[in-house]
Amino acid sequence: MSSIKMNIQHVYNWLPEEDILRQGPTATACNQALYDGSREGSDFLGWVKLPSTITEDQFKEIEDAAVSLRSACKVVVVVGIGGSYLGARAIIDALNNSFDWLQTKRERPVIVYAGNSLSEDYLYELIKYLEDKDFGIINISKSGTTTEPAVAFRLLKDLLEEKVGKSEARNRIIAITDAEKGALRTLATIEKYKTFVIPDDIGGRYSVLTPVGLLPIAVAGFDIRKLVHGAATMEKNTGANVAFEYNLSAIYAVIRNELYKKGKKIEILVNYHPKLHYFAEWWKQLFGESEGKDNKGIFPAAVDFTTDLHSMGQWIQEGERTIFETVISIKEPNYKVVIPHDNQNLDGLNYLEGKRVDEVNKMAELGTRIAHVDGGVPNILIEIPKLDEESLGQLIYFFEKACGISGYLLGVNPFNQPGVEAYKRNMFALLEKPGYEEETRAIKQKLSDLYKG
Ligand SMILES: O=P(O)(O)OC[C@H]1O[C@H](O)[C@H](O)[C@@H](O)[C@@H]1O
Repeated sequence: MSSIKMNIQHVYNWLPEEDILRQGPTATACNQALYDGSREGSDFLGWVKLPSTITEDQFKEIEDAAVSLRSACKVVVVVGIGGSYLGARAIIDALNNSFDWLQTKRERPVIVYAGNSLSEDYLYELIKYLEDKDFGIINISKSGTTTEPAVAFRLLKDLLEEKVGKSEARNRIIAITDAEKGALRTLATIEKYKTFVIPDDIGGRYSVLTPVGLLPIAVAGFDIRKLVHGAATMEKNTGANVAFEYNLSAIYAVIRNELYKKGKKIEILVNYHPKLHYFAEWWKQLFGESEGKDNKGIFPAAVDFTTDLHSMGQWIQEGERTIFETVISIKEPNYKVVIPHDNQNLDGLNYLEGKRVDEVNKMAELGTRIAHVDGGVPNILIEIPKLDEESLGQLIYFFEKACGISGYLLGVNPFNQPGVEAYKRNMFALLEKPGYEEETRAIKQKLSDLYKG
């Protein structure tokens, strides 16, 4: 099986190789801390050895649940937000047909998502769409108390029970949550839903290889064993015992931290296949929540090329020089499309006749890389052999491990997200949630001071 590759030659103008190598021992110590739990966040290291420790029974239980949901449903709604949805969506979108929801002869349900916003129109339109569909729900929340998925689930549960009755609804709802805590656990126990547990020691953004990601991915019809196998390969290749020069995650972690120290405050994750859009969304949460704290951290951004070359390309080429790019390149597309001859050649494209579209895409990729490097943007290239389960599994673990090491190199706890609570507190205070009386009084005072006069 081929492995992902990383080309870092286009960072050397900013960061000489010896500067990278000098950080090797520090990065290896950070990696070691992920195994011995000697640094902050040691309660959340369950993801480190997860790929190599998933058992046959665990695979089987997920696959069986997927088969039964698939057989009962034409549509499955994945309810969740942040780490409880982005991993599944990243992999399903990357592997699915780009027009999946338009396919009529289907063997697999359409997957749709809910609980990832508070948009009333979205929920209205979803409910209308589902009214005449055989649908089921995978409800995912680690804490079991997050507002967005809870609101969506309440509505969808009502709809499903109204359509098929309480007893059949029970067969079509699966809950993935904490083993004991939270409102979703209580609800699942009372309603007797099939459940899967999110381990205590795995945070949401590191949970894609638990049932959180694996169940929706299996329901969508993809091979979770290959996905986990890819991740396990990367687990082995990035172990604390692997020398720094060969440890891609450690090298990537060092490069981004050293570039950050040199004023490169924004990292742009680039893809040349729009199917990877949600992979970038997953990556943004992984790095954004892990590193953005203590007034520090690279801002993780993402673009889809060549699409965004026609919108953001100008900024990247000539805007403030505080950015670097990490490109995910797919070596071999899954299908072949050749550019045809045209007798009139009015579009002037006959010079491309007989070439695959991917050859044009690859030249756009190479041309852009050279232009951006010339324009002062360091470039890291990550190449995956194909867009398949194995490669995506490698990529997931590559970034997870890099993120853990990178957070420790930066000197933050990469496994908490205390800042996310600030908006929730204000929202609860404004909504006058019981228990928030003091906060309600304070925020009302603040608002009246702000808008006085
Ligand atoms: O799975 P849940 O507990 O519902 O959390 C879902 C998401 O929301 C939170 O506010 C956190 O910022 C995320 O890290 C988390 O992934």
